[in-house]
Amino acid sequence: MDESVGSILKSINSPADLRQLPTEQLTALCDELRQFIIDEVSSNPGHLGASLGVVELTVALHYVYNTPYDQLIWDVGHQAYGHKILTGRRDQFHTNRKYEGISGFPKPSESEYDAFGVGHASTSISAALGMALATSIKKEDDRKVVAVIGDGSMTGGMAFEGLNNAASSNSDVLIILNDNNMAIDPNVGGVSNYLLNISKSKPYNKLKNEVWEALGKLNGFGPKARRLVQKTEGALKSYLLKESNLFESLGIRYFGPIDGHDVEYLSKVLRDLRNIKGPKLLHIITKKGKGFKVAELNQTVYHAPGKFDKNTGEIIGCECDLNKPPKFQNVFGNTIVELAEQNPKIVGVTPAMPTGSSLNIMMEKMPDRAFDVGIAEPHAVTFSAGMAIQGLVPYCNIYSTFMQRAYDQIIHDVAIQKLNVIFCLDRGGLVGADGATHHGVFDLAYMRNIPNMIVSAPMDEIELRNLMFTAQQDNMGPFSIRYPRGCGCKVEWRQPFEQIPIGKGRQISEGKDLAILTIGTTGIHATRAVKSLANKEITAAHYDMRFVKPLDEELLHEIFQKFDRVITVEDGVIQGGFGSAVLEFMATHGCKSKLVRLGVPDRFIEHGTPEELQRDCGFDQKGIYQAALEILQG
Ligand SMILES: Cc1ncc(C[n+]2csc(CCOP(=O)(O)OP(=O)(O)O)c2C)c(N)n1
Ligand SMILES: CC(=O)[C@@H](O)[C@H](O)COP(=O)(O)O
Ligand SMILES: [Mg+2]
Repeated sequence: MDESVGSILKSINSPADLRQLPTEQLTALCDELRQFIIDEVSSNPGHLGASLGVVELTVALHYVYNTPYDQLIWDVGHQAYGHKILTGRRDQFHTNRKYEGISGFPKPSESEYDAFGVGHASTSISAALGMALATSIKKEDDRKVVAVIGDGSMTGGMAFEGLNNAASSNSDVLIILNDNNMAIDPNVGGVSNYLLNISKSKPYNKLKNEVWEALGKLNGFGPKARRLVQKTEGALKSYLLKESNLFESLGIRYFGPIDGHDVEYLSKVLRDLRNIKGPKLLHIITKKGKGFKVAELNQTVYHAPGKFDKNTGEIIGCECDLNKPPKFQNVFGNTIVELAEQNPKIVGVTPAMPTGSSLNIMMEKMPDRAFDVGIAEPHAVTFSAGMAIQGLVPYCNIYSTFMQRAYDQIIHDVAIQKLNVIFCLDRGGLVGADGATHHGVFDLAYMRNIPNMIVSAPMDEIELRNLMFTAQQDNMGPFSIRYPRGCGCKVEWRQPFEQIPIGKGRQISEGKDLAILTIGTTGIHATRAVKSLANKEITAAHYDMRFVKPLDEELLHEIFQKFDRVITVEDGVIQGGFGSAVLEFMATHGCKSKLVRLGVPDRFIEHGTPEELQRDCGFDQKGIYQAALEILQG
């Protein structure tokens, strides 16, 4: 542990230690915790801004609530670094997101303080409600459940499903809305504007504190006084807010907004709220990146800045080197603009990932044709379907893992109607440090079994551009193009577009001993493995199949007539994926060759670098080489 760790923080090995502190020391602890997070994340990349924004909230929650008996659920969980550091993981925090280190998100298997596994947004209210009702069924006296959800995550439909149910329950769940007016990019939509209105509403805020103080004192009296408090409060809020409070109207008691960086006041309010019955929401106002100037000034970049100078904040190692292959996302972002300039029917859609997907390039150049719909993947798909049925050509860009949330919409709203929606699944495959909740390893399997769906994966940046170009044709129906996080291999990627024949693969290299069939960027590993095999006088034919659906059956017939040993490779689950599709082909056509399928095995893959994880799964260059040697011996 870095010797520069503050003396108070050094004394805290669990929240029980924290709860021994006098209230006057809480601010100093927050300063030490904030500096520790900055120091650690500066050299071990992770999510910075969100964690800095909830330092005071984290300290206050563990100070007031009897954790781990009382349970905290952190929505998304990218803001939980302070939580992890205060709950006994300070000395392991340098392993955060590293191979076999602690996870970057709360994980029950990692700590009893991590009450619920998270990573995808908008789940915390539903989980907290379930847990709160379970405690009352189990008659666990005085056990409290708290959900912390950001304003961005509150734009997710699932959050409203949870609110709706919580409002009609008599559970004591506390929902803390951490409002910093940011998602990764600035937050969008009516919810965001509504929250801004509350936090800026002068009349409401002017009177609120005094009235609350007065009414709060009544709270200590019997149920009649409590009802009076609730009625008066609700009426006051509705009148002063000139519109009914969204949460109060649902039946959830609303408190706030209050300053989310005043740790002593927060602790007082949390202590008051802890004993108020029924579902309630505390609205706090925070700043993403709080306490680190550069992070406050550029909140999107410092959401996850990579390595940076802990003193100046300067980011270390700019990736925009023109002599290096580009990020796939930037190939997408630039290519959709090129295509949209030629085809006025093209529009772009992202659920709250403009920067992560690079759709922000189109949003800047064509603001009326590119849409950030908030953290709302199901809506993003059906919104795209609505535009497609009117004759537009939407490129709906959703990370593979987040697309899982919209599976029914893909089937029900797009595929059945055979609409021209082009699904650009970024982060396809093992993503690395974000781990099991974020690996995009299921999309080849989950897209392949949908009728009318074309399922493709480019081997490199040029192929990505050509698939995007090909997909826009009229009457194409739903088209899925998946590509990985990070960079490809082609520095010279801006080539003229070429139409790709649907369902056609291509031969990359000749060979006679065995055939290696790849999909997507595993083709790059195979190319290198073929070269290593050649050093052993083994010649492997390599085919880039390009499409999982429709499969290139003509090419497969040729391959299975020519080779009695075949390997398939995919950066995705083996069960139901590309290799399974080839196996089905073999069964249907009575192919007798020996087939080995390389890919992600039937278990969740933890965090690490993509290289470490691909190695563990056995489909990196070495894994392919090894499998080839083994299949030839068999
Ligand atoms: C379903 C889903 N979609 C997208 C994301 C990517 N994502 C991670 S954090 C984030 C923004 C969250 O905003 P907010 O809840 O306000 O938290 P803040 O970062 O502001 O603290 C997004 C979009 C995700 N984790 N889950
Ligand atoms: C926490 C979260 O879900 C996002 O911040 C995600 O980690 C972004 O992933 P990329 O870094 O691949 O854009
Ligand atoms: Mg936010």
